[in-house]
Amino acid sequence: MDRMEVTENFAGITLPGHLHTQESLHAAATFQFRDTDVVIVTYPKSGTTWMQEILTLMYSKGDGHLAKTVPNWARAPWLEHVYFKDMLQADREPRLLTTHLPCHVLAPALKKAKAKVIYVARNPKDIVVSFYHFHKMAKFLPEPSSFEDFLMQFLDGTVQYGSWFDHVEGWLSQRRELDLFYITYEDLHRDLGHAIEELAAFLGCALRPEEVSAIQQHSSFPAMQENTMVNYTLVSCDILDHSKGQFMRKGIVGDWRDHFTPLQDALFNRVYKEKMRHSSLRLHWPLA
Ligand SMILES: Nc1ncnc2c1ncn2[C@@H]1O[C@H](COP(=O)(O)OS(=O)(=O)O)[C@@H](OP(=O)(O)O)[C@H]1O
Repeated sequence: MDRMEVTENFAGITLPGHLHTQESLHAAATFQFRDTDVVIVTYPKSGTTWMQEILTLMYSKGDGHLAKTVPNWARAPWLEHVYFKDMLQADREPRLLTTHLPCHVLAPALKKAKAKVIYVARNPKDIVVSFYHFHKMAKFLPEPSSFEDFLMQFLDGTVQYGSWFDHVEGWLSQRRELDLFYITYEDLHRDLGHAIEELAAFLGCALRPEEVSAIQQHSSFPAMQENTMVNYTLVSCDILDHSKGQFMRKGIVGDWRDHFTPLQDALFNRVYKEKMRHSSLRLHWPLA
């Protein structure tokens, strides 16, 4: 089957029409959060699935049963997707929810409750690489012509889901207004055990050392790559063409070094410096 070309324009960004409708997006923007909700917020390819897995395991105290029997999209459904409407009203508490939407869309609804927000950021150079490879396999995204073209679109903010710069800045600008915990993909890589302990403290979820170890083990890249409930191999080939790549692709920090030319790197650094000149973002990655 060819590419699904339909897109939805919403709040200044373009989103894949296969996953979103105006109705589903409006429902997300006006969602009634509960005080007990935990919302994972990411720009695509920042470590969303990893955080879904870690939080699932945290609330099961390291027991892998739920993570190995229920798909991630049912355990932590996306607020804005058309498919998960029924799952969003799940009775369980806390509800784990996921979103890629920008802050200006969700903050008004979030501020009406005391829901906790976990924002996962990643080095945008590695995001471009991961997103580019994902575009090759995801039939609901435009086929990228070349890495160079894709990189330019990313820097311009004309890729689907909008500008990374606006996403990260928008959410971080609301840090004090929301109950927001900021963590990076690189933090998870550097010391997963410590990251789990920090997340557990933020969520008020007491964990014993052996539970932290079990969470670490079940959410390691090799374990998640094997777990069909999280590696997206359950999704049919007309949506994700598994012959073109794997969702759990490499799972490393710094893969951009194998993709960027020196010129592309210099351009990226220039654009980053300009767009982030007023940013309070704590950098956890060497950009150069
Ligand atoms: N456990 C673990 N360890 C290390 N890396 C991991 C892990 N789980 C997912 N990943 C990597 O995260 C990338 C996918 O990001 P997302 O889950 O945010 O994608 S999505 O937005 O939900 O489509 C994608 O990155 P790349 O490998 O660089 O493409 C995944 O491989």
